[in-house]
Amino acid sequence: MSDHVGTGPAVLATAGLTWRIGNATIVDGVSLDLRAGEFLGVIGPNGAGKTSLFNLISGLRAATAGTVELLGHDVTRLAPHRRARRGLGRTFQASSVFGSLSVRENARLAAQAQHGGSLHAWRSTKGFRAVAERADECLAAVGLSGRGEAVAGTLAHGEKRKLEIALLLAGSPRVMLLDEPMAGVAAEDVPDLVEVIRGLTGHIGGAVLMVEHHMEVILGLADRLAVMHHGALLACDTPDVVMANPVVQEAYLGEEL
Ligand SMILES: Nc1ncnc2c1ncn2[C@@H]1O[C@H](COP(=O)(O)OP(=O)(O)OP(=O)(O)O)[C@@H](O)[C@H]1O
Repeated sequence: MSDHVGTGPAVLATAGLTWRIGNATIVDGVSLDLRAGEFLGVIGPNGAGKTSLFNLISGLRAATAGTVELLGHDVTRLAPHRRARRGLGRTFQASSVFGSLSVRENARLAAQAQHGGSLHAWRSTKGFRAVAERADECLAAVGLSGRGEAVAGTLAHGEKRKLEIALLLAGSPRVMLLDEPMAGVAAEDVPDLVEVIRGLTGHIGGAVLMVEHHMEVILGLADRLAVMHHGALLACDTPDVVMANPVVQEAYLGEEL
């Protein structure tokens, strides 16, 4: 865990977060607390409730019980777009990139959306320049500065993921939720993407939560690991402590670990 982690107020806190459908409890009383600079890996077997937890945090699903606090404000009843405006950024497994537009055009649209979402920003030279600069900054943050002219639909998975992250950065999030960013990415492109993701907590001055099945990747990135099992939080601690926990091993990690 890096030195600055664990100090300051929570940027994201969930308390007793629960989602029930009929008789099934999909997310079961999850309480988490994240500070600026912290990277939380969320792991657990298929169907453990990881994506559902992200849905509750981002507001895509309404919690049956419990609360979500973002930067000290209770956002439990807010719609997803209002949480986004308050600093929550989330990538989806389905890409949000416009495939027929260039990388730079995609970034400019995302930056423009932060200027009220209309074409207003483009009408003044100053507004246009601010949008263009913001777009370039976001592309630089993910190492895509040299790829601005590329048609987004032609990017390899690894670059597409970087672009998705750049588009999120345009919204100046303080908390980012990444759902399986390595899915579909070619093995040789994984290290590069990992380095981009590693830089995110510092870049946003906030916290990153990442669901990932690729254990080597998550162990290399996470300050803490949250292990979900049957919707509940089985453990949440440093990777070393979690990996040594016999309850976790029995429930999820298997004997080979
Ligand atoms: N809308 C829904 N209605 C009913 N059951 C649902 C719904 N959404 C998810 N579930 C169930 O909730 C459980 C948790 O699903 P979720 O997708 O959150 O798990 P996960 O840990 O993200 O799994 P994976 O690793 O496979 O992505 C699963 O059993 C799933 O079938």
